[in-house]
Amino acid sequence: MEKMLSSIVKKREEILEEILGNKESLLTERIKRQKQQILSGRIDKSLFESLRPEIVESWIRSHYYGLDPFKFRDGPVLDKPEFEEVVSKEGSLVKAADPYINKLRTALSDTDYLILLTDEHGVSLRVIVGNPKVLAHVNKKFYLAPGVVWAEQTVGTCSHVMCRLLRSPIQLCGPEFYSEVFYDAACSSAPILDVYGNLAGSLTIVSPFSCHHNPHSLALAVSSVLNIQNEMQIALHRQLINVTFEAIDQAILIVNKNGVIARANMKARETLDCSDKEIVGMNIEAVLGRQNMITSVLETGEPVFDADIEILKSDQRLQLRSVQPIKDHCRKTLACVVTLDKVEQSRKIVKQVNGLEANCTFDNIIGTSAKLVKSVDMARKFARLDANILIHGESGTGKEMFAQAIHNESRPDGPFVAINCSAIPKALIESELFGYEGGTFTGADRRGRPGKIELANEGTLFLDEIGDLPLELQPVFLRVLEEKKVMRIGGRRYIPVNFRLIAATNKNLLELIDKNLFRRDLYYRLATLQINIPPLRERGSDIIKLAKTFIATISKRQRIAAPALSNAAIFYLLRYSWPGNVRQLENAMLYAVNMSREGIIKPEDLPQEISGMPVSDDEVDTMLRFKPTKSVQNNLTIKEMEIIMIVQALLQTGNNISEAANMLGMSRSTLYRKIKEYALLDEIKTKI
Ligand SMILES: Nc1ncnc2c1ncn2[C@@H]1O[C@H](COP(=O)(O)OP(=O)(O)OP(=O)(O)O)[C@@H](O)[C@H]1O
Repeated sequence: MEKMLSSIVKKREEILEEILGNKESLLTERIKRQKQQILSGRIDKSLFESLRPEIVESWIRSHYYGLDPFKFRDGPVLDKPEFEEVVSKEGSLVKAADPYINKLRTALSDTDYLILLTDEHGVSLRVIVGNPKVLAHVNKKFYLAPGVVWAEQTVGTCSHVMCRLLRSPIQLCGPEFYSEVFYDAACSSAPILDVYGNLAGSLTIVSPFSCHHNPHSLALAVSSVLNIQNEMQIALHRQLINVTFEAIDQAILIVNKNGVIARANMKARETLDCSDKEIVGMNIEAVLGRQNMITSVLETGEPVFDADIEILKSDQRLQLRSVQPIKDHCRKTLACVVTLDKVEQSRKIVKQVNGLEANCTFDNIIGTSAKLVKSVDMARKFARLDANILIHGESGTGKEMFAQAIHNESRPDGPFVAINCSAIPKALIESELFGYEGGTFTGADRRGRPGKIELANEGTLFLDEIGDLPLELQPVFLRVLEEKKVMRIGGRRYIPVNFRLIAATNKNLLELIDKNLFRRDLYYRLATLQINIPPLRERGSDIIKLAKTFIATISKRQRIAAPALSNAAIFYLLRYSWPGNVRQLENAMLYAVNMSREGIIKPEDLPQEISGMPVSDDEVDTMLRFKPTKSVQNNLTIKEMEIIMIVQALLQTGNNISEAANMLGMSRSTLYRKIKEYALLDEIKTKI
């Protein structure tokens, strides 16, 4: 606006110099005459030299509106209710403008100025004079009062109309107005724009043309408008802050430096179950008890985030999450902003922030082999009990999957926090598990951090490879399990915790106990309920089911059609011993999907360790015998699968019926029956 103003002022200065120079009256007369000529249609471009084209255009429009420059007709006037409605609609403009108009009134009280505030449609909202005689003088010629509507259509060219049309400040003098009644006036107007750049109204300073024609009144109008606009912006921001403060889904208290609650948002009132009147003005200690953290932030001005302090209030548990200082421009702390959560809500946030969510349920565990089904049934039963669970299983057998499924069955709303004792350097396990207070370690987060045990509150702590828990930490951890409370490293108070522990191991803990590498007392605490997850090689046909599921998911992820498993590839998958279990099978299928051609996974598409194992003559016979039927080209029928698996189990166990039946998850008599039914006796050259 200042930029615009400088060019306008410059232009005005040139014109005014000419108008008010020696030939002032001559020029005034000339402009009047030119206006007459323009309006009567005798337009000669050369006459325009001292006229601004936008003014000439407005004269012409005024003329077309049927207005007579010599017969002024008062603008329409709103009745009282209409006017009151406009004033209330323009509340923010009037509220922002009033203090500045009043300042102007005082500053200009000894002069003959008139100040006019209009809305965006030209409705006069305020008509202010320093000297009452001015208004009396004005009203002899035309009616000007709050509620009068002045637009180009009703009063013709005048400055506040022009500034609204041009959306820029403008000054008009004497004959530049359309109507003759204004010839003895000079008006400076500036448009008022809202925060979004919309026209909100205008401010005009009217002065007698003869004595106050200088450009300063335009500068005054512009600077007042800038102040009004700032005021409107501040009011809007204040409103935005208020609305956001109230709408925010976290309890917020503003506490002044004396510890008195200055504000509480809706969520805080709801959480603390009190009205605004009941809480505002209270001392924070009376509401939350003594909270050193709040006192210290008010004293030091140092913010505290992720405070995680639990407060027992009536019968509910609150969590003090952060305390942040509000400082003045000299960095003096004036107040602080306290954020609180109810404990379940903070748990939700913990889950979101740390990604502590368990996605697996029992439905995601694939497999129907007897051994796996037994483990799943047991896990389902244990999920209903609240005791610790110990899961045994080789690497990659699905121990974490089981833990997640148990969690989702028993504590679905709580966090699932997993920590692998063998994956974290020994020196860090303690702080990972127990957390630490601010200032404990140099270089660490100076605000302190909660440990995994704390984060698992109301949920499940999954401690994988528990056999690798450092011996010196085992008694501390045992105490946490017994007393259900934890103290952070460097801390001085216990934090109550309520979590279910699921520990997992692929080691034989009893052997570790014998070697003094694991504490017996901890073992008995952990091993209340135990689940064994069978290795993949003992799950028979589950291998193929899992392989097919992985092929489907991998292909979907890669947006390709899922290739089928050839019978020969199935044979190789079944005869492999899978030391890496399900995880290894998953990786093998990723490899195979990418190696396969023409939609079929052949043995050569499998990783070398699987397809490269030598095949005995017996096995070759078996493979050849079970050529697929046309209809099931690359997919085995259940019967064919079963035959392969029986042959496979018998080969693997050296034709030991009991072991093979066990491996297949069927009774000896069923296996005998099936061997007969499928006429397998010759094929496997059995000695039974
Ligand atoms: N029965 C199953 N059905 C479907 N997917 C499974 C099954 N068992 C394991 N998986 C998958 O195999 C992979 C390994 O499982 P998981 O991480 O649970 O095993 P783990 O025994 O905890 O491994 P580790 O001993 O290395 O910690 C995961 O991708 C998991 O989804």
